[in-house]
Amino acid sequence: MGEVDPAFVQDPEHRPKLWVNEAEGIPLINLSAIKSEDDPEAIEEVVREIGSACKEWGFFQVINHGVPLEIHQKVEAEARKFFGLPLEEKTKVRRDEWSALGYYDTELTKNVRDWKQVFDFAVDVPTFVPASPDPDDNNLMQWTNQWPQYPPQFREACEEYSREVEKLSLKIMELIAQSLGLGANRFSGYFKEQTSFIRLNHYPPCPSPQLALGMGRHKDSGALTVVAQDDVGGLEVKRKSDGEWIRVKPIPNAFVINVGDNIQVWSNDKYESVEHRVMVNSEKERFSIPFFLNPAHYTVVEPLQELIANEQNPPKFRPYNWGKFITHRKLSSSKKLNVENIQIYQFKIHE
Ligand SMILES: O=C(O)CCC(=O)C(=O)O
Ligand SMILES: [Fe+2]
Repeated sequence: MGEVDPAFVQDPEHRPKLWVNEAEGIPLINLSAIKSEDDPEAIEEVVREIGSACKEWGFFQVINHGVPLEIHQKVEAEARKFFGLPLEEKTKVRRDEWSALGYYDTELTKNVRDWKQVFDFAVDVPTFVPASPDPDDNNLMQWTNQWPQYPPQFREACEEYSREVEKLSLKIMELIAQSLGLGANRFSGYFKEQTSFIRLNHYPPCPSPQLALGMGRHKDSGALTVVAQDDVGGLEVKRKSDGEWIRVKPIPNAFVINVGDNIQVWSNDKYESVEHRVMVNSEKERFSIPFFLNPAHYTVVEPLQELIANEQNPPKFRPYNWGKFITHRKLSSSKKLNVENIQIYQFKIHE
């Protein structure tokens, strides 16, 4: 067994088990009913399934989702080419102090380095975010995409994929709204000037998969995440019922969907954002592509009025500003901090 740099080594209680049961139970939802829109009963059934998946798991997979397979295959092929380039080529589009997006291979999750390389790009151009996490600083800055010259089709494949998955993610938000008893478009306004971004993840083979993780345990901080994973496997979810780490089985042409922190707050804890992590292995590289659906930077995230209107369900969170939250997070994923990074429980109202 090889060795890895101590920066990648997880504390013993967070190291993965190399042999785990593959999940039986993470719901698999067939979305074919939403295409035709002429069968209200079938749509209602999908809404019910999504509601119970969000409540019981915070995770589910979808098939017959309407994203053309070729578009997904093309972006994956371009990602493989990009990560296969020499480091000096990739670092031409490296994320740095001025640009939060691009290529990056030194990300930290909870202060431990992840065994991965990423390429991030914003879905909307321009995307505005606060210039700093300081609540008194009203300056904004723009996230700019840094496109590499090679491979030549990379940008086009990324942009095409982004448009398709954006549609799917907004559709799923509609179904989630309905599952909460709200109008389908209840959340739509938050995403008009979205801060959504897409990440291409490359997890190279790792000599010590029992010590390191491709990505350490975390919750996604935005609204919703739509992940395409290849057939290697490694994504693990902390099961709500017993806290066990459960593997998310790769299913061809399916997307893995998970609830982010924003939905947890909007739904006043009805749908929780669940911890997950990524295992690596010593033989195979793995690719995944999460789409992080995030609201506009000025969104004040708080429990929805309609859901807290009665005395049995008082608000469980204080309002917070999304843009400040995300700029705070971005800083902590590149620097080692002595304090824990920002989390939604810091806005929790204790009864
Ligand atoms: O690689 C994966 O399957 C998921 C990655 C992930 O959880 C993330 O990037 O937030
Ligand atoms: Fe994640």
